[in-house]
Amino acid sequence: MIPVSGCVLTAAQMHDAEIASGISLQKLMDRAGCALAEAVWRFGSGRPALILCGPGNNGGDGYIAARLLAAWGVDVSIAASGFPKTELAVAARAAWDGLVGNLANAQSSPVLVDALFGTGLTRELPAEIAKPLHRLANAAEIVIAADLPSGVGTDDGRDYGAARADITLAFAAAKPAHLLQPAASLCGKVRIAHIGVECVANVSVLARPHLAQPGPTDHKYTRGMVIVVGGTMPGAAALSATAAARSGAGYVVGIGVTGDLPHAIVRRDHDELANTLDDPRVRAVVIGPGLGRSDRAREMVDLAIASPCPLVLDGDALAPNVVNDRPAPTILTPHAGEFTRMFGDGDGSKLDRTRAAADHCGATIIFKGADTVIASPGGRATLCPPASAWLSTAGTGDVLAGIAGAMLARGFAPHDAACAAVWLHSEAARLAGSGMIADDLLTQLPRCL
Ligand SMILES: NC(=O)C1=CN([C@@H]2O[C@H](COP(=O)(O)OP(=O)(O)OC[C@H]3O[C@@H](n4cnc5c(N)ncnc54)[C@H](OP(=O)(O)O)[C@@H]3O)[C@@H](O)[C@H]2O)[C@@H](O)CC1
Ligand SMILES: Nc1ncnc2c1ncn2[C@@H]1O[C@H](COP(=O)(O)OP(=O)(O)O)[C@@H](O)[C@H]1O
Ligand SMILES: [K+]
Repeated sequence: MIPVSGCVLTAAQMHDAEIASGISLQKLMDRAGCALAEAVWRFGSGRPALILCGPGNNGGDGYIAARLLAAWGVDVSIAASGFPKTELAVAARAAWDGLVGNLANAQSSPVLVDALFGTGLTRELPAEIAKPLHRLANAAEIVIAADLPSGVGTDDGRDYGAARADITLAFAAAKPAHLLQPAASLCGKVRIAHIGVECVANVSVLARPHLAQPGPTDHKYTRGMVIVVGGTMPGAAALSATAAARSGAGYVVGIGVTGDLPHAIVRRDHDELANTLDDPRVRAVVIGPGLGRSDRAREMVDLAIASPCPLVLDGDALAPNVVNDRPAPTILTPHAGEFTRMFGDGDGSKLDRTRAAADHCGATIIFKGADTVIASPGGRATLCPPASAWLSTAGTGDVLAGIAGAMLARGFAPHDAACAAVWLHSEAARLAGSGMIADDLLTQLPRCL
């Protein structure tokens, strides 16, 4: 059982991977059931457990876990929503020699195991299932979900009436619902149980980046020169510029960035932008935080886009069709409002929409929020485990843009730069703790390196 990591598979991809594994479904269910029993043993600490079993293989996992837990001496009972419908679940139920209660009138227990539905959920939970599920979950001390909390859309993270779990044990791989809201916040802590199925996908969970320390041959230019362009709200660009410096850039130039800045950041005027962009040592430009939307601001964005420099576009620089297959590395960092303004409402999940947008504009996109999605042209995407919700405060996005600039400047390819930036931002927020403000991220960033 490991923290959420690795590939992210849709329900259909998971099904294909199970088949491709060459391992019998019976064996896979035995492994899943065993992993579930171990989780209940570990997190339930031997307290009495009630296992809710649904009609499919998710229910099958529940019957197998119950049999093992009973053999290990746990006081375990089962309540089912009906008779199993799959061959494997029928066999798993037949191997359980205890009683099977009715979900509707099941008695609550300190440990509730939710094995009603997993990747096979196709629609809203009916009231006759949702009502007892919520009643029993509210009465339990701990809720452990098998694979997914029953009632979340596996691929889009929609809530179809799920009860919140404390622990979700995902089998074989994470699914989008473990990372996309609102489902992600219904999962509690997500753990992966590897059951021998090899999973390959171009969507993965954000991982800790490899950030090399400066070496003996490094100097300020090899570590990366970043330009941050300021505008009407000086604080925003100051946050970006300081974040770039604090996340390892060797040289940061603030163009038109006024206000409180570390002395290490070099200040230049707006009319020096064009000259500075011609400097071949420039490794990244960050433009948008606090820029404003004047004609002058638009001209500066156009200059930055036309330059050959790697670029982070944020805030006011984000507009529909602002970049189209720009040849140099480009990262866009929209929040939900900016994303919709740029790409429309679109169809599908946040993951689908971000991937479509990345293909459309030919740039890496960090679609921010409580379930940040990073996507690049060609389909590569990264889903980010929930970061501290204290990030929901003004200026934290400006900090992220600055970090992304520093990551491009250290030579990372755009997708890797975006991932490293989101990881550092999230880690800095974790260290900053409760009540943090954007400025606090700046002090924590060096610790995250
Ligand atoms: N990953 C792995 O390698 C392994 C995965 N395994 C496990 O298999 C699980 C997937 O199993 P699964 O495909 O049988 O689907 P599952 O979620 O049990 O439910 C399907 C049933 O629910 C029904 N139904 C659907 N929605 C409903 C609703 N709203 N309200 C009411 N009913 C609804 C649906 O009926 P239908 O839509 O056909 O009417 C069907 O009867 C997976 O999550 C994991 O736990 C392991 O066992 C082996 C290795
Ligand atoms: N509830 C939340 N949980 C986790 N992260 C969040 C949450 N709300 C916002 N964030 C993060 O905080 C940052 C906010 O960025 P943004 O909305 O651009 O703010 P600003 O423009 O004020 O800097 C983003 O990185 C976003 O992912
Ligand atoms: K479940």
